[in-house]
Amino acid sequence: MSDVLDASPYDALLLLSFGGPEGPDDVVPFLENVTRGRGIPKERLKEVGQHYFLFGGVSPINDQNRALLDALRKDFAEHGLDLPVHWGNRNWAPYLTDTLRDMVRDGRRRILVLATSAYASYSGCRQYRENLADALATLEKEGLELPKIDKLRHYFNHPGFVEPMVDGVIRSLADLPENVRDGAHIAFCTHSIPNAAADTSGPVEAHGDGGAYVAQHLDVARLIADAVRERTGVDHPWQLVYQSRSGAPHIPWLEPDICDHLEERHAAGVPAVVMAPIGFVSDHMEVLYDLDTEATAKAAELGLPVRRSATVGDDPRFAAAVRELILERAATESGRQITPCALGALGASHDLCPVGCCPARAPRPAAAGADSPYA
Ligand SMILES: CC1=C(CCC(=O)O)c2cc3nc(cc4[nH]c(cc5[nH]c(cc1n2)c(C)c5CCC(=O)O)c(CCC(=O)O)c4C)C(CCC(=O)O)=C3C
Ligand SMILES: [Fe+2]
Repeated sequence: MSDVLDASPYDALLLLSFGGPEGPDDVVPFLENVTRGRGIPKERLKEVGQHYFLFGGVSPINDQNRALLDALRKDFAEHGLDLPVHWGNRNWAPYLTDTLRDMVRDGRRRILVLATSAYASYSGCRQYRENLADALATLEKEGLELPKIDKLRHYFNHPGFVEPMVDGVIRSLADLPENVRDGAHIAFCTHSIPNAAADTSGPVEAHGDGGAYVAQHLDVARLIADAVRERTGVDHPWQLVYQSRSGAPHIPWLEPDICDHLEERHAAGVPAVVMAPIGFVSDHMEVLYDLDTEATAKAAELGLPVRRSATVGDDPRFAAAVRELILERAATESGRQITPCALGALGASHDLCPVGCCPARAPRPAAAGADSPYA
């Protein structure tokens, strides 16, 4: 038996995620939820709807979050961490507002949030904080006593997030035919976002081209490439590339796109590619469609052998990392000195998003940050 772990002042963990449709009838209302007020062209929406219909109208993301909840509860129980774990989504049931209402009625007063997004960006950070503010505003109108909510720091460079992906890339390399394996190129993939959103991602003073979003992904890519070289003895060339672009064509988004990149690398004589989706926490639709379906078809057309490596999903090392992040934050909130755990060149991310971090196009209230209107 290990010692009993103490997460106080926190009395609950809230897993906050994107949500996804669970059947054909859910697809259109889900897409309406995702794109409300976001200016996505109608054509793009029709196309994305087809991606979901190709898989029976079911996104795997909800089951992946259920598996992560199980992994977290198992890890906490094994380590004597007595902290209830709840789950709410931005775009589909269980909706964040409903979960938060249940939590408050169950007496939760100090809630720590784990978002299923490891990096800084409007979509992956501030938008979730806006969702929390919206949910709190609804509960306030209902006359409920509001809990205090904090959000765990970005965990892109935590070993429990990076190491499972190193294993995944090594497995994918091993799965390639031997005659192309050592020459294989690694394409580290993440969600494209508008250049303007990337440039302003992260704290204001850290802004440079690509902002914290690109810098954090480059740090993870370098960590994985270095670990792969150490373990295989082969120095694989790599590049950070993008996928899942939406928005109007005249607005610049991060490039190159994975499909263009495969074409370009093939033309340059690269014999094989491993696509490593480091931007995502689980193998949800952006991975299943954009990489496993579309990019894999492009590679087949080129005659280029490709493999797609695993995301962390419910890896026990990731669950353990979440426990460590909770205990770190609990210590900090209790006024104890701790050294936060992080790999790479950037160091541990801030606990509290500073004012103006990852700004929205139109400013809205956001909870769990220095500019939160809530306590
Ligand atoms: C950075 C980022 C992440 C990674 C971080 C994180 O995980 O949070 C992410 C994840 C996800 N994105 C997802 C789905 C969608 N994203 C869309 C649209 C957009 N994503 C954006 C960014 C991101 N998205 C952006 C800038 C837009 C444009 C509209 C806007 O400015 O808001 C659209 C609309 C159609 C389209 O245009 O593609 C859909 C359906 C799903 C669920 C998958 C499933 O169902 O399995 C997940 C996990
Ligand atoms: Fe997205």
